Amino acid sequence: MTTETRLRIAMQKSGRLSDETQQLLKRCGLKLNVGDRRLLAHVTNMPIDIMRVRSSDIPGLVMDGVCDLGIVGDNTLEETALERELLGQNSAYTKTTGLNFGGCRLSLAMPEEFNYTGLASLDGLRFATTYPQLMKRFAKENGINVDFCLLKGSVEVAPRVGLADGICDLVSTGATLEANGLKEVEVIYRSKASLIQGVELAPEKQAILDTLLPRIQGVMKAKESKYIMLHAPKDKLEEVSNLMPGKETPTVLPLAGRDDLVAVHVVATETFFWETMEALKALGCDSILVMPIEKMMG
Ligand SMILES: Nc1ncnc2c1ncn2[C@@H]1O[C@H](COP(=O)(O)OP(=O)(O)OP(=O)(O)O)[C@@H](O)[C@H]1O
Ligand SMILES: O=P(O)(O)OC[C@H]1O[C@H](OP(=O)(O)OP(=O)(O)O)[C@H](O)[C@@H]1O
Ligand SMILES: [Mg+2]
Repeated sequence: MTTETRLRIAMQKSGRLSDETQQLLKRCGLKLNVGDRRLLAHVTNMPIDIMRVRSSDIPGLVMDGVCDLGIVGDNTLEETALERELLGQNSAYTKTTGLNFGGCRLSLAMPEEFNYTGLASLDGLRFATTYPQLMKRFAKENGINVDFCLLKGSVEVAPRVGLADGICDLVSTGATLEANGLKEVEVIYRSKASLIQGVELAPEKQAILDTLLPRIQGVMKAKESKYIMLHAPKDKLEEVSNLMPGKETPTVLPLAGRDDLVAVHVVATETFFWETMEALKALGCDSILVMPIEKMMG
């Protein structure tokens, strides 16, 4: 009996990355049911299994070859790689592709009343963090001496209870810092989610990835693009084209029964602002539609 080769992908079970990861896989055409307590979900229409774990376990599972691929934040990835290097464990991986979600930054933050005059004013202080390796690397590169204490969550509470002078934690909107009387003083690392793999995949597994990767890239491209349709005065076509975001050439189509108007269609790869729509309207354009794109290839 031959056993089928299946690609095993690790994703976060629940948290900041799980919804978008699940959506991405779904949009790539993977049929899976992860809405239950099943931690190893079978994809029914492709030779892929999804392993649902804590995000902090994902880099290690990929580096140890337990999973072939993983979707994880760059912050967790680099922190784990540095830690494993220090412990003499295998820390090799390849970043297959960056993904367009999970954007956040790792920052140093101090109580609002702290007199911050530059990095030197942090010398000798103690920071609470979930990311000691990234923090140590930053301190070393910038010639400051800092101490740290490890907290896996609720890091922002540390200064108020006397556990640390400041914190080094993830920030996106800044609301958590503000709610806890802290101010961001230095960004030390910018992060996004990434798809990672062990250094080399067996040829059968590489073949499955070769099908999956263009789909992932297609989903990302579609998410960032919009399909724009409008009616434009024929004599304003050049000005209208110049206002269109992105580098695609517009498709110009005749409109039944109208000699003065044409339909213009374009895929916009940049944000289409209200201001652009207003400028198009001012040129005499009408019926301006901006629509999401579900899939893209080529
Ligand atoms: N506020 C945020 N905004 C955007 N992305 C974030 C934010 N906080 C975390 N992230 C990203 O999402 C990842 C997962 O964060 P989340 O808080 O869900 O899990 P965790 O508690 O760090 O880890 P685990 O899954 O191991 O319990 C982080 O590593 C980071 O890349
Ligand atoms: O800048 P903001 O938008 O306020 O986001 C920042 C917060 O988000 C993350 O925590 P999370 O809410 O994921 O809680 P956790 O500690 O349980 O992971 C991070 O550790 C910050 O506390
Ligand atoms: Mg978190």
